[in-house]
Amino acid sequence: MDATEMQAALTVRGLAKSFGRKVVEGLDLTIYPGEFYALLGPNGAGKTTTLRMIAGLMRPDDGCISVYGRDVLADPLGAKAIMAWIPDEPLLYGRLSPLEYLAFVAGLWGVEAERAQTRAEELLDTLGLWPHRNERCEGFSRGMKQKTVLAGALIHDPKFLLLDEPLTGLDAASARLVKDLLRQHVEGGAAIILTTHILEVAERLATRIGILSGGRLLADGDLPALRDRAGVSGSLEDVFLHLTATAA
Ligand SMILES: Nc1ncnc2c1ncn2[C@@H]1O[C@H](COP(=O)(O)OP(=O)(O)OP(=O)(O)O)[C@@H](O)[C@H]1O
Repeated sequence: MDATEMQAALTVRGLAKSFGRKVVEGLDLTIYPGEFYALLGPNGAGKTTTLRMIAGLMRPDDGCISVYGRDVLADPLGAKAIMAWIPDEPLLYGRLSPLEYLAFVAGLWGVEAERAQTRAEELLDTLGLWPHRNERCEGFSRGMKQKTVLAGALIHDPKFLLLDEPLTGLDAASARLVKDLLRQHVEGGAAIILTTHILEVAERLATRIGILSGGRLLADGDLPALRDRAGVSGSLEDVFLHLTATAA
């Protein structure tokens, strides 16, 4: 089955949002299961606003969004049940330990207790948090908190994951663990959309890249397609800077 016959993980059509001025405009986006999509753009391009609308946390002015065929606006609970969202400044319950936090989150998602326990142990081990499993999160470093939140987002094996700047503030070893975990999740058939300013992350991890500027998608494709679109050879950084400077 080729990608066009497969049910899309995400379909966005004509998405628009204004805060006095247009922040997202006429955005169309389709992401398929097994795709790792990096949404790039300069500061203020509209990336977080786009992700928040897809996650059902902000109402668009116009357009439609569906996740595996579930309409985010008409059936927000149905859509939210199969996705997970990690904001750029995630909140944790500081008085809980990672094991308690994961049990709590798994309960919210209705994951069966034994399955949740096994999955929590796997995730904490993979992310290097196992030695800290019974410590309160309030004493954790920013990176440890981020990894705990990521484990929480993966506890119910969401088919669609939205991540806003997931690698900011992680040291090299932690970033590697997180990248490997995300890659495995995609290889298992899920879809991921992430925003990042670390272009090397997009270049190495993403199967497809979108470049947003002024709320509009300037280009969308793999790196060779983006190079063609920009008429520039070289790194993703060269292509990104060329496209965004031209748009500005
Ligand atoms: N709730 C809000 N009220 C008013 N303006 C907002 C609101 N949320 C976002 N904006 C504005 O919308 C524009 C896009 O913001 P957004 O956070 O989506 O950009 P971004 O691409 O994620 O930027 P960055 O890379 O800096 O995180 C900005 O000009 C921002 O000030």
